[in-house]
Amino acid sequence: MTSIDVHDLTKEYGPRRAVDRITFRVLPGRVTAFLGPNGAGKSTTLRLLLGLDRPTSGTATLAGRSYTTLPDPLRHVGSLLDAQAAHGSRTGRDHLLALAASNRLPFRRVDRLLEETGLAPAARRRVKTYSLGMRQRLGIAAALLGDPAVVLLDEPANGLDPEGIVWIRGLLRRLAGEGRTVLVSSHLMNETTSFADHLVVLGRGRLLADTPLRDFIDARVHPGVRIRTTDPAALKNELARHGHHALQHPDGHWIVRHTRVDDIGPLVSAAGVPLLELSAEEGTLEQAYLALTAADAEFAARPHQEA
Ligand SMILES: Nc1ncnc2c1ncn2[C@@H]1O[C@H](COP(=O)(O)OP(=O)(O)OP(=O)(O)O)[C@@H](O)[C@H]1O
Repeated sequence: MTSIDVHDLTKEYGPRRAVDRITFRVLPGRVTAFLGPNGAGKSTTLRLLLGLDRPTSGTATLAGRSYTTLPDPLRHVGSLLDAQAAHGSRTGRDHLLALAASNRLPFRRVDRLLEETGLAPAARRRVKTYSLGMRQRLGIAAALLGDPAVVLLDEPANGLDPEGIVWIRGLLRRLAGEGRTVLVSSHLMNETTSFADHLVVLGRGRLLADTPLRDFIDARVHPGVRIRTTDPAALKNELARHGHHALQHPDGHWIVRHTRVDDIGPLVSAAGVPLLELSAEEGTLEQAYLALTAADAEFAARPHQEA
């Protein structure tokens, strides 16, 4: 089984502990999002996994082996860490051809990946003329060149246009559907909700969560019911009679926490409260993530203080 295993992993840079005794496993067949505030240790962990840096202690293995001991590593592990890494004076196609040649991969994969990443029309242009989004697509093409079972991508949606964002979402889902092990770091919470099955969250180098996406949200944000009415007094009275408390949102709607539409709907309609809207308010990943990481953010913005 091609899992990613991180065990008791620590990386120190001088006195700074970038990664602090973390242990987690990334399983095949699902997309695992790798989250955490700036400086949490995500890129360091990915670099340790890819043998680009040495751990101070602990292990980071892919399919039970360290990256540097894999024969033909691109056939096993595809990664995108830095979209700027490609040689600017080469064409996109030549960049991929050079990678294919040095890793003994079939050249036919190059044109296939250029098509798949939408780069075929720009394949013969020099990389230095590429936009950030195009470089990102080239980096993803390079990551998938060896048809790897394990895919590690650091912020793959960075610089992509709206069509590109939809594309990467579908790509990640497909890679997981094919049984690959997919680990993707991201700062875009809405996006992450659309592709991730599972989350691994770091904060200041420590493991804060390793859990299915849905469980992560449900454990931190209580769902509720959102209501708009033309008669707030009648709404509040009726809810209070049944032990519910409605809170008014600044934009005028009301929120009743810890309950469901199926419970509130019959109450308010039986009482004849005029309704403009009655809908479920699910917790979002962003709310849950901010609740977890607020205390851990190394660079959290301080609230503005009036002089
Ligand atoms: N080569 C290095 N030398 C010294 N310190 C480093 C080095 N690389 C990373 N660090 C430090 O290690 C910590 C973790 O950094 P890392 O880049 O892994 O975080 P990250 O979670 O990827 O952040 P971001 O979301 O901003 O990319 C930070 O405090 C960073 O300054």
